[in-house]
Amino acid sequence: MADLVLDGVTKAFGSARAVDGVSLHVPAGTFVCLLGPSGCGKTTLLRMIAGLETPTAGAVTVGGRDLTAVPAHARGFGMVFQSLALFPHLTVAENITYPLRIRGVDRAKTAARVAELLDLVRLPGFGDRAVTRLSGGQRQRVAIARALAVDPGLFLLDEPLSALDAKLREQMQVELRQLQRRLGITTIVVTHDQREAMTMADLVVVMSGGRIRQAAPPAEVYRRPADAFVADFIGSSNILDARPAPGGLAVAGGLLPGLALPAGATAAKVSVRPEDLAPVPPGTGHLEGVVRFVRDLGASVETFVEADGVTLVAAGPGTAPHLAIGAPTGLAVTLDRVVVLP
Ligand SMILES: Nc1ncnc2c1ncn2[C@@H]1O[C@H](COP(=O)(O)OP(=O)(O)OP(=O)(O)O)[C@@H](O)[C@H]1O
Repeated sequence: MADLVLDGVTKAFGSARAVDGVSLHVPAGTFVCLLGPSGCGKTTLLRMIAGLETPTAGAVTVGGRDLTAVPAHARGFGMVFQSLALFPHLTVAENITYPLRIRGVDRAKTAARVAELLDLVRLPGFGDRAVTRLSGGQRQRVAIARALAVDPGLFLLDEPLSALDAKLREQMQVELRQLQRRLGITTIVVTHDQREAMTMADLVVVMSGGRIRQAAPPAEVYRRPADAFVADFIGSSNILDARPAPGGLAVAGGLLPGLALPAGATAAKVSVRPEDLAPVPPGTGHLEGVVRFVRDLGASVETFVEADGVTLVAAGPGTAPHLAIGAPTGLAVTLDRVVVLP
């Protein structure tokens, strides 16, 4: 297996650039999630990796071999689409063996491979079932088995789980990740769901406007977002205007002591995660405000605090007794988790 390298990959449709100069190095065996809002270019980028779309500029290289001009069917990649594209008139086994049959693999080998693939996706004994008689999750697994049938060099999936209900979807995220770990296959999944990306990926690639905003492991995009877009898109965040003040940075509600702007900057924004803000008695925290709303979500309690006209969200387990609506409150900030955004 080999590294995937994207070098300045661009796709223009007329004058609009769906993908704009994307460069990325994906080490072999990595699970990548392309993440971003609708229209950011993720599907177009995946299709260029697959060979279903020709780049306007740039190159797609796998293992040092430039595949930019190689058609999709000759790349040897496995693909799963949102629609799954299973053949409804065929059985599970016939669907899975389809790519093997068009490659001329003989029947005995094919039968052995089907059994292996059905075990892999946890559908043993389902070979003779009509695909129309499967649940959504089972159909998903058949599409995955079919894509893996040819031992693909890359495993590419476009919103593969979006048709599933929330619970099944979370279960399939874990399954897909475990399957990928076992096979060690380089995998690229398009999703617009940040939780899904955080669950599965080694490398989260956050895109907007056809460009990569940040490509990093999940914990890093969460803890050290590259910019306000990423901070806001991954999880939720309080993005505050900050200016230098004696001893730290002045923000709505008070002072963040010990923090400073990047060299040369006169103002910046800071990102503070809700879980890094804790309501404390007035006068005992870093910031001061007034409680506007409290919601108990079961696993956590969110407190909306207005400070200097800005609403800050604090989240944590339990609720403090002083948190009546309209009451003044302090907010303690976990300072070493605050990110000063460029
Ligand atoms: N064949 C095409 N012709 C013209 N414009 C296109 C074509 N395919 C995509 N686009 C445009 O390119 C941009 C990126 O589309 P793309 O489908 O890659 O986004 P996406 O991030 O996958 O969005 P979504 O999550 O909604 O699928 C969009 O503005 C889209 O309208």
